[in-house]
Amino acid sequence: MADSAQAQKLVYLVTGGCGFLGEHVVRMLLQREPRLGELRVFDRHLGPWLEELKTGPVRVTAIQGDVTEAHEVAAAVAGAHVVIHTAGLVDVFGRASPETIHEVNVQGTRNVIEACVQTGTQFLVYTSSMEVVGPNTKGHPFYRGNEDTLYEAVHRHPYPCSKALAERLVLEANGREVHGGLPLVTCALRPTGIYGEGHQIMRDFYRQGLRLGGWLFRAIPASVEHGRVYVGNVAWMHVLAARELERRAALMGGQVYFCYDGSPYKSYEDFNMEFLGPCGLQLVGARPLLPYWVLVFLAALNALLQWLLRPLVLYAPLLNPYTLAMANTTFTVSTDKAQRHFGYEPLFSWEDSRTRTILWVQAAGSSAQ
Ligand SMILES: NC(=O)c1ccc[n+]([C@@H]2O[C@H](COP(=O)([O-])OP(=O)(O)OC[C@H]3O[C@@H](n4cnc5c(N)ncnc54)[C@H](O)[C@@H]3O)[C@@H](O)[C@H]2O)c1
Ligand SMILES: CC(C)CCC[C@@H](C)[C@H]1CC[C@H]2[C@@H]3[C@H](O)C=C4C[C@@H](O)CC[C@]4(C)[C@H]3CC[C@]12C
Repeated sequence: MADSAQAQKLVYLVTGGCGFLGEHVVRMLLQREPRLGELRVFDRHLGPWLEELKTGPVRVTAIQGDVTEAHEVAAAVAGAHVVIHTAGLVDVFGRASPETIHEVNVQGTRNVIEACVQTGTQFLVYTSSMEVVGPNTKGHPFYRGNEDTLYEAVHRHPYPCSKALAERLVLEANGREVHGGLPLVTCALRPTGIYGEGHQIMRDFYRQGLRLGGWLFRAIPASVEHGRVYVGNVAWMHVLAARELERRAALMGGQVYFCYDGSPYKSYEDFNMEFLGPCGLQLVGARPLLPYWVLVFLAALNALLQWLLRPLVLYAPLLNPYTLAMANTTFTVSTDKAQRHFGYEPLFSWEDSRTRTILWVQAAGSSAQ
């Protein structure tokens, strides 16, 4: 990726390229990265939609593989100029064991870093998460904070623990010498709650509302702000960060960036209603219908049932003590660090993001997508 070789075509690898965010990153690279020569899409489960991309001008290589298998990762990374590592096990519902979450998110990330070092790949963008910071176990609010805001990050849940460890590995790897003698340049992007086309939890809330005759019932006070960011803007931020890592290595290397855009600050439920409302659902209650202690009790009951039933069946409802704490703790970001460091501006306005999401919810809610 030398300056003298501006016209050089680059090989990109996207791990987790068939996931919710990964698919948007893949499509964004194809649309917006002029130097793209080959795009490798690495995932445990390859999506059928990849086939249609193979007919375009850029070579698209689908690689079925597992990030926990070091040799599979090394084979995929070999010869790539840039790696966008977005593969991860996103589980805050107790579907997977803590060991599996650690294996995929931490060991998987270690394998990606080691593959870069061994094969001489110099640029690595990691998809981290807001949860690396919080909300913490004490329920402290993080109100429109930025990357430098002091906050007591205390993790107990396996998912945020794994993301925090993996992010640290990525940042500490910045500057390591890769095969060929050049330094590895890394950065981590921290999305808040991502929404948009492909967001399965949004679709599940929509279907639940339809089952309840068009009603959803407020559980969380409207005053609790929950950070959200549109998937197209998160994808764009990844593409830009990957592109600029070489030119601005000294500034960006080893840095973290929250993902942000013009999405409004609202509670988790009020934000969802921005899309579910136009799809015909109504949120009942200006205040939570149940006292908070009842929710705490129900969440604890769900956790107990999950534990008791585990030998027989997987019981993993949306409500548990961790998800309740997440939804009930203010956590929003306000920053311009990505703009200052690598010229990021959201590609999609709030109006665009909203319209695109509504259209997707309408289509997905009524089909078996
Ligand atoms: N969804 C959000 O709100 C959100 C917010 C912040 C950060 N993130 C992070 O963004 C990334 C993508 O999340 P997402 O919401 O698109 O999740 P997702 O589950 O839709 O996508 C993850 C992808 O990784 C793949 N994957 C999982 N385990 C793998 C393995 N062992 N080997 C290879 N591929 C594997 C999955 O098959 C899937 O395609 C994750 O790293 C997640 O931690 C997501
Ligand atoms: C009405 C509530 C009690 C219902 C519970 C909502 C719960 C399922 C929601 C609330 C907050 C959501 C998380 C949040 O948007 C941010 C992330 C970060 C990311 O790294 C993974 C996804 C996750 C955890 C969202 C999952 C769903 C949550 C917990």
